[in-house]
Amino acid sequence: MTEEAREKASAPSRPRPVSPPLIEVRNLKLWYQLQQHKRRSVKEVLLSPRKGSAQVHWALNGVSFQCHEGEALGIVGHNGAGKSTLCLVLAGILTPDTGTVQVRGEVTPLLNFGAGFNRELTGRTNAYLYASFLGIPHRVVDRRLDDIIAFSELGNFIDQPMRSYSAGMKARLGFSVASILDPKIMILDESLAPGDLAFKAKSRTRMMEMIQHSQLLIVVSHSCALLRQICTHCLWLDHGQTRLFGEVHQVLDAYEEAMGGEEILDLDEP
Ligand SMILES: Nc1ncnc2c1ncn2[C@@H]1O[C@H](COP(=O)(O)OP(=O)(O)OP(=O)(O)O)[C@@H](O)[C@H]1O
Repeated sequence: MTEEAREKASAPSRPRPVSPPLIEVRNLKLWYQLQQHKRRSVKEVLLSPRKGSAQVHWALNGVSFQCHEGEALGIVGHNGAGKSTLCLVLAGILTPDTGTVQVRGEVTPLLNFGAGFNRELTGRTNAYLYASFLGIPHRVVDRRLDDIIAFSELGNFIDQPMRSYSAGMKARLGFSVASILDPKIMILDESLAPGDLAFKAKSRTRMMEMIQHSQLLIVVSHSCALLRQICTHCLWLDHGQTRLFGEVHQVLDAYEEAMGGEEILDLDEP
């Protein structure tokens, strides 16, 4: 995404583009089933012999928004507001219970670097495995493997089984594989710039390059400063519902005011 495109997309007075949105979400709802572990009385067991009753928790409860090419959408909200769940729906990993989600283009979710690594295999073999999980063809990894290894700074560890890796080393390999992607619609969690301070800075720079080249970025973050820097629009989720959606500065001004200028944790989760 070019600077010009971002400026164009964020100009509040301009009408939004007439081309169909790349992402269109209408009245999205999704619930999880929670197990109740409440001790039941003999009478309750006799009246209802099922082992445990399930309680429904609406993680998303009526979310609607649209994103067009050239935009970057930030998603904010308290812990448990539904941000990750929404990303999983947009990535096609979770299916909504009601509502519609239309995505025009391939989505690359960078949500959990290195998910699915096999501890017994070497870093090199895991690089291929993780690449195939991200949809990167084997031949592309063949061509870029030296870059991946160099970026990861793993050196000779690349041929050691992953059980000998620290969490930071695993995350570095995961990010290095993902960094060769050239995604059209990219969903990422900014907290996933992994590793020590030096590697974090390097991966943050690489993420910025990927953002520049993508057509649409969706980013979940607790950092309003970062979102103001890279996003054109923002969606504020509150207990699974859209609290506010619109131009990034308008939404974040309201969000920060409501938070009293601080990020909060919602300790009232089920
Ligand atoms: N697998 C699950 N089973 C049951 N409830 C879940 C499950 N995953 C998430 N939830 C619940 O759904 C709600 C939304 O969770 P989600 O992870 O999407 O929130 P979030 O905004 O991403 O939070 P955070 O900022 O802490 O990452 C929370 O109340 C959470 O407890």
